[in-house]
Formats: sequence, structure tokens, C-alpha cells
Amino acid sequence: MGQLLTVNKLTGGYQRSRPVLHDISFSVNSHEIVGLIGLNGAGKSTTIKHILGLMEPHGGEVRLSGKTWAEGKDDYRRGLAYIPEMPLLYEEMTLWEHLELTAMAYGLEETVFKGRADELLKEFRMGKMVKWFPSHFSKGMRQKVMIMCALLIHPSLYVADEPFVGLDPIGIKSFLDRMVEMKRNGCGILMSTHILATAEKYCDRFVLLHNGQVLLQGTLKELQAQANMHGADLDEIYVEMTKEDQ
Ligand SMILES: Nc1ncnc2c1ncn2[C@@H]1O[C@H](COP(=O)(O)OP(=O)(O)OP(=O)(O)O)[C@@H](O)[C@H]1O
Repeated sequence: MGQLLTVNKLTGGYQRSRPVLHDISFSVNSHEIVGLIGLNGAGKSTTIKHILGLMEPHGGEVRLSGKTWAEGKDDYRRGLAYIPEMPLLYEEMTLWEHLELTAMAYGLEETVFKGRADELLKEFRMGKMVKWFPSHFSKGMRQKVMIMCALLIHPSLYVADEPFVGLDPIGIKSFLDRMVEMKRNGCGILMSTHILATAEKYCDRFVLLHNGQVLLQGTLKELQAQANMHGADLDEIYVEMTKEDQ
């Protein structure tokens, strides 16, 4: 199992004088889904911004396939696909044009692009909307466009920030089925979510963030052992470990 993403002693945040992440270390290997879990404000989105190269570490480093963002921006960017929490769409571009733009940015061959795009449109039930502009989409449809763009390319790493927000149950299932398929093909997936029952079912390992630090990490069995809560589910461990804030 190759190590794809390595976050090593990462300290970071929005102002040098006030870091919000403190000495965070974890990794994502190929063939696995890692759940990034934590209360509101724990630091999940900030960690993701550092992984995407949008923020510079104050200390420590983030490596994707052995390289930092600064060592090779283009390769780094092409090595991952990001599914944001808030869908960001171009209001003047149709659904199809969004897919085309993604394919162009990642240098996807025309026939590969068309084959994958048709399959995704069918699976996410958006085939009738290819000529629509985002202003006509519901929240969930906007999220589906972001997900389809990410699934169009086959990067080494997927980073998804709260991907289920706004999706209907069929959309959630399609997304998760695809993630499992990508994982089988050798991708690594880092997924932040508050939906712990789903995380428990799909993630191979968990990183539990709290106040910008890693509180626990490992498989469910390892978390249970670390928290001394044998047989507990992820919800129970999470509530117990973050108790002082309630
Ligand atoms: N743009 C920003 N400028 C300054 N501080 C920020 C900014 N965004 C977030 N923070 C702070 O960074 C800390 C971590 O926030 P972050 O958004 O990473 O949390 P999160 O775990 O993603 O939370 P949520 O579950 O609510 O999305 C919080 O203390 C927050 O106030």
C-alpha cells in the first residue's frame, strides 16, 4: 500500500501569529478512505486548504506522492481532485461546459472524456440538464456538478470536504459507490464529514481533530482501544473525546 499523502507536523492557519493547526501528522495511502472528523471549528477545512496548496504551512510539511506543493505545482495539482463543501460554479457556463473545462484543465482525451461524462450524467441523473446554467440548479444539483467534475478525472487522491451536504440519498449512494470503486483502483480518499454512521461504514481509518490537534487516529478498533471504549461506535467515541466542550 503506497503512501500517497503525508501530512507531517503541520502547523498552520490564517495568521502567522495565530496558528489554528498545531503539529498535525497523518497519512492517506492508496486503496484507502480516511475520514477527517471533528467538531465545528476543529480545523478540518483549514487542514484541507493546506493539503490543496492554498495555504502555506507555518511549520512542517504536506507531501503528495513524495512532493510538496512548492516543489511542483502542476504535478501536485493534477495529482488530486477536490470536492468542496460549497459548490463553486461559473454562472455563465452550462453543466456540459463545466465538465469540458475540467477535462481540458486535466488534459483528458476527448473520447475518454465523453465516455466518462455520459456515464456520470446517467448515474447522477443529470442527463437532461447538460445545457442548463447553474442558476437553474438546486443546491444538491450544484453539488452533483462538483462531484461529477471530480469523478471525471482519475487522480491519485480525492479530497472531499463535507461531500454529502445537500445530496439526496440516491446521490449519496452514487458518490460513495464511486469512491469505493476509485479506492479499488488504487486511489486514496480523504473525506471530512459530520455524518459519522456513514463514515464508520465506508472509512478504513479516521483522524479525529480537536482544537487544531489530532486527538486520536486509526481504525475503529484502534480508536476504541485508545479511548478505552471497546465495542463503542464512532459517534460514542467522538462525543466522549470532545466532552469538555459540551
Ligand atoms: N478565513 C479565516 N480566517 C481566520 N480564521 C479562520 C478562517 N476560517 C476558519 N478560521 C478559524 O480556523 C479554525 C478552524 O476552522 P475550520 O474552518 O478549519 O474548521 P472545521 O473543522 O472545518 O469546521 P466546520 O465543521 O464548522 O466546517 C476556527 O477557529 C476558525 O475560526
